[in-house]
Amino acid sequence: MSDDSKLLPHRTAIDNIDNQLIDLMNERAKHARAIGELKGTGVVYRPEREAQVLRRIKAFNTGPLTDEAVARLFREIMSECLAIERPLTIAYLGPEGTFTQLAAMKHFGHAAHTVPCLTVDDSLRLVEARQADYVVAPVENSTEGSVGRTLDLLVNTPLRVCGEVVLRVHHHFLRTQYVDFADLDAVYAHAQALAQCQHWLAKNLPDNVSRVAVSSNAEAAKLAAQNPRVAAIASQAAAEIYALNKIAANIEDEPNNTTRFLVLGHQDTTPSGHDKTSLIVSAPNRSGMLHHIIEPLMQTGISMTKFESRPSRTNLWEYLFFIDIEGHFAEPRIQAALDVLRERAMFIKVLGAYPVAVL
Ligand SMILES: C=C(O[C@@H]1C=C(C(=O)O)C=C[C@H]1O)C(=O)O
Repeated sequence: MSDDSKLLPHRTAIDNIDNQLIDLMNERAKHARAIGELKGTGVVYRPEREAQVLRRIKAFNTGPLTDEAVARLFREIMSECLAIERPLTIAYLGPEGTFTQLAAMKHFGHAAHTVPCLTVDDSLRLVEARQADYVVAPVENSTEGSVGRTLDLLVNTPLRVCGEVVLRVHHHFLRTQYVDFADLDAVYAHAQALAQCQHWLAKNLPDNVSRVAVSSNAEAAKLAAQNPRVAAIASQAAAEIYALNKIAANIEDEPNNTTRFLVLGHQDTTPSGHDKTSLIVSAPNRSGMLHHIIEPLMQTGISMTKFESRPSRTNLWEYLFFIDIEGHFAEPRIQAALDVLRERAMFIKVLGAYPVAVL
């Protein structure tokens, strides 16, 4: 028996299974369409249900495919099921190839339409003006901390947070030519990426090469593609889109460099069973104030997953606390804690509750 003829029975089995998979996926799509019709003009995308589907599938999986692999596959199946009704439009900080676009596709799947915007401000505005359905915005990085501009925008936006995306971020050193530092004038990147790679840059970059912060890493890649004397720090996706050579790979200082993004839209999300609530609390910068604010959360045993303070841009010596807690604001224990907090704080804004990232 030749090697190829030994493969034949397996290939025949795979062809049969693929046919069944197509029939079953279409059967699934018909149910999703029926649900879409029942929703009528209401919101079709339901983040809590999608998170439950992905969690159930991971728990059901017995391998050999990994739980992450089946979740990724079902992420795409759900994305296509939703798109036969109407593909979602997602605003993001462009141009094409930014980590924000990768985060948008990780969260919504590839059937969603992603719309590049010049700034994070513009991406929120597009959804506020109902010209896009959702926006994905970077909020914090494991190496560099919070993205200040996004936090500032959260204070005033009427949009509701309805999801989070966690993305491992690998940076690459890219150029048009396949030489490292000869004839190099500058390296362009987003300020966060320059900071996330500062040790690598200090060790490898000649002193005469300037570091220039631009609006995004993909913008840096776009500029480097037009100028052989410029290098960029950007993603694999940007390297491919702008046809740049990878001079050095994975140059981030922290091997676990991860960015967290928020998803915002016009809807509130119902509890999924494993949720977070994000809020902003404002208080004067007085001694004991921090304890006063945190106490109602601690007393009810609510865990905080983020606590970040930022000076208020409007009132001197007033601080804004950006707090993420475990649980959904609809739960009675969280409502009780928020009621106490409302009495103590000058201002409190619940940004939304959403499923903890599954992918
Ligand atoms: C089918 C539904 O609509 C959408 C599609 C889903 C799916 O394909 O499983 C899940 C949630 C919604 O985003 C639903 O709400 O159940």
